Amino acid sequence: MPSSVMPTPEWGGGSQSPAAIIAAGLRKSYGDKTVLDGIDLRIPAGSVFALLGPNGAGKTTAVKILSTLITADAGEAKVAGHDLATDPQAVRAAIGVTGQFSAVDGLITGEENMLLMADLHHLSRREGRRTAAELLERFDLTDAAKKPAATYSGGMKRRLDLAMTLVGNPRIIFLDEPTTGLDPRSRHNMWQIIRELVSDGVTVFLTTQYLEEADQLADRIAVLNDGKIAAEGTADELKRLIPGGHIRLRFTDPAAYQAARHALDEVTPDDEALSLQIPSDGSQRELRSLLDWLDAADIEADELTVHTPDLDDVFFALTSNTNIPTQSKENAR
Ligand SMILES: Nc1ncnc2c1ncn2[C@@H]1O[C@H](COP(=O)(O)OP(=O)(O)OP(=O)(O)O)[C@@H](O)[C@H]1O
Repeated sequence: MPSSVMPTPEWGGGSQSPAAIIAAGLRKSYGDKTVLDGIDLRIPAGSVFALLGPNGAGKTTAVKILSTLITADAGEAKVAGHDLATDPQAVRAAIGVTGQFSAVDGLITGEENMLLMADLHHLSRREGRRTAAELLERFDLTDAAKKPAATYSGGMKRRLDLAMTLVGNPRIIFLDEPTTGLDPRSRHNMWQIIRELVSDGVTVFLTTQYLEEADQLADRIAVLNDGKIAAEGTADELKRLIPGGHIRLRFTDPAAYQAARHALDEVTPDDEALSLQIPSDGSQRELRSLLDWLDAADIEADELTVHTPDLDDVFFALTSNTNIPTQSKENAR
């Protein structure tokens, strides 16, 4: 990998906070299918970064590259200050990975899985037992510790997987879709666990298909689409990227609907639902002027709702192939 591709902000350098993960121009293809088409990342230490994308967008591929499981075709990256290409061993020692390629062995108990992990990390027998017991307790698995992991629920398996990852005390953790398939309670439970890790100073690289998860957990979010990062920013920055705020008026009286439809500029009508969508920032001033106008025209809407863009709107705008507002580098970072 040519070193000239690397952007200037280095590990610990410059005025920015140190980067836990930094990548430039990562590419990966399988046959003639390009999965990653030039990915640049800079993830400050101690933050949560979410890579958001639909099925098959390349999220797992990105995690596998950054965690040294596979190599990129081009580009370069440093993880915990170590170069992926020249020092993968040091990268491996600094990170933990959990997710779709789980390390949990279903045939042995939760405790045995933990002890195996402790062995792999060369902990003494005593230290291994202590660490395993502590982590099992922390992840609410003490009662199930002596049962085969195959009997665990989805949420318990995810917790065991994460507990096993923490045996090595990694400072950077990759969580590949940590809550896919979990019920809402287990999902919230996992979010809490992730927040606790972050408060201990761990850097989290998360992939998810769930906008709410990214919104809840991540300091910064990148939306992956067609192998490229379509947008990157805080949840608020992403929401501001797309227009989408509107007021919706719904009528039951077709005559009132038609009157309003013809009198208002810039409306998107829905003749079947008898509703009108008017672009708006949702401010009090805009609402008041619309209501005044309706009163003056003697038109009564049966329902008025204000819609401000949420991450769903952003996701759909960026990952469908219509209406893609491409984000310039200047406002992206
Ligand atoms: N070993 C492989 N050989 C061939 N194609 C692959 C291989 N691994 C992944 N792909 C393809 O690369 C694309 C991206 O896969 P990846 O698993 O990274 O997506 P993802 O965003 O993690 O999706 P999901 O949410 O479904 O896990 C998919 O089209 C997948 O079929």
